[in-house]
Amino acid sequence: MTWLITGGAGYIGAHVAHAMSGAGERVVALDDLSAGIPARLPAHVPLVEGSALDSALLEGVFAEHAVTGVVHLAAHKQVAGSVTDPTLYYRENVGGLATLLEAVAGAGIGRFVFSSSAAVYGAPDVDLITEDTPCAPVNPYGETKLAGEWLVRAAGRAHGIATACLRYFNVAGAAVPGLADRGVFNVVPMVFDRLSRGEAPRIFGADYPTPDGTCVRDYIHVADLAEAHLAAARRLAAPGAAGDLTVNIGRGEGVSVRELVTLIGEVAGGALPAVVEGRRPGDAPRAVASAALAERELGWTARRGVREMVESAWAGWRSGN
Ligand SMILES: O=c1ccn([C@@H]2O[C@H](COP(=O)(O)OP(=O)(O)O[C@H]3O[C@H](CO)[C@@H](O)[C@H](O)[C@H]3O)[C@@H](O)[C@H]2O)c(=O)[nH]1
Repeated sequence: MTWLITGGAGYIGAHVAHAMSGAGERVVALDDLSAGIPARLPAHVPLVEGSALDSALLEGVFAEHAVTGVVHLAAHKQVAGSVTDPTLYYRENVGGLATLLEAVAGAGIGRFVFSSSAAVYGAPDVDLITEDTPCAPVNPYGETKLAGEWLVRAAGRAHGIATACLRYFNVAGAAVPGLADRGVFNVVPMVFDRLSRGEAPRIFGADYPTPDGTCVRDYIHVADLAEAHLAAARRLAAPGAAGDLTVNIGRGEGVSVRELVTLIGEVAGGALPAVVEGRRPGDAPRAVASAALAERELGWTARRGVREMVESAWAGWRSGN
């Protein structure tokens, strides 16, 4: 197998490239470098600079590198951005995916791993979210991931492509500081950012129906997430693999915002007490995965805990700021 990783120079994509190539898989990265950083990639992994929406480029890359499988991560991923610019999200996350799948089918590539999200579920009122929990996204970002899954499965059936859709929960941490997330869009870097400027971390709402009143999430270390991609790729590459697989990628353990902020304070040292602000529109009170299907189907389970995520993210933050 040779795997093309779209978005391969991004935060998650580069971790996937390291995990897969480190395990002996042949990988090629494609990235338009809008957010990707070439230095994140292992030296021996070729980087093609360009868009996953460019059919001519894709055809050339598939032929030149004899690509036999695709791991598709290139996408827009900001919930707020999807609300203000939904047509961009639909055009690139769904329309771009259609272009990519056409090229994949045209080249006779038979394996496809799709980066999906817990955002497909919206805000279900359940203790653990299983893959059978109804999907009801509450923002255009989640809609594009759900439509993307439909498209991936339909194209897989039509063209005989074995597919896996991985529904990531809340991703954090870094395998090594140089691979850290450089964006300030999620709670861990947002709290680091406040602390670095001498400001108190903010908690968006402490009146939710949860044990301490703050939102509960399922945080997953990006290195564990990368290993889940390797497991999915290997499962699809196994002889006789067919059909589609849709799995949650989480730890199955809820952590509240208050618990997380307290832990960040311990790790970062000298943290100011958090200030409670109003609820952020669209936040679900609780989103925790059932991790059972991933263990059963992929033989994969997360190994790293929340403290390791925060410590590694903090090391990454300090190396880049
Ligand atoms: O300064 C902050 C930042 C965030 N939060 C809260 O922290 C929790 C987590 O927020 P965030 O890191 O923004 O993640 P989510 O809103 O849960 O969404 C993330 O996780 C989803 C999957 O679960 C993905 O689909 C999204 O793309 C990704 O942004 C939420 O309750 C926020 O209200 C705070 O209280 N203070």
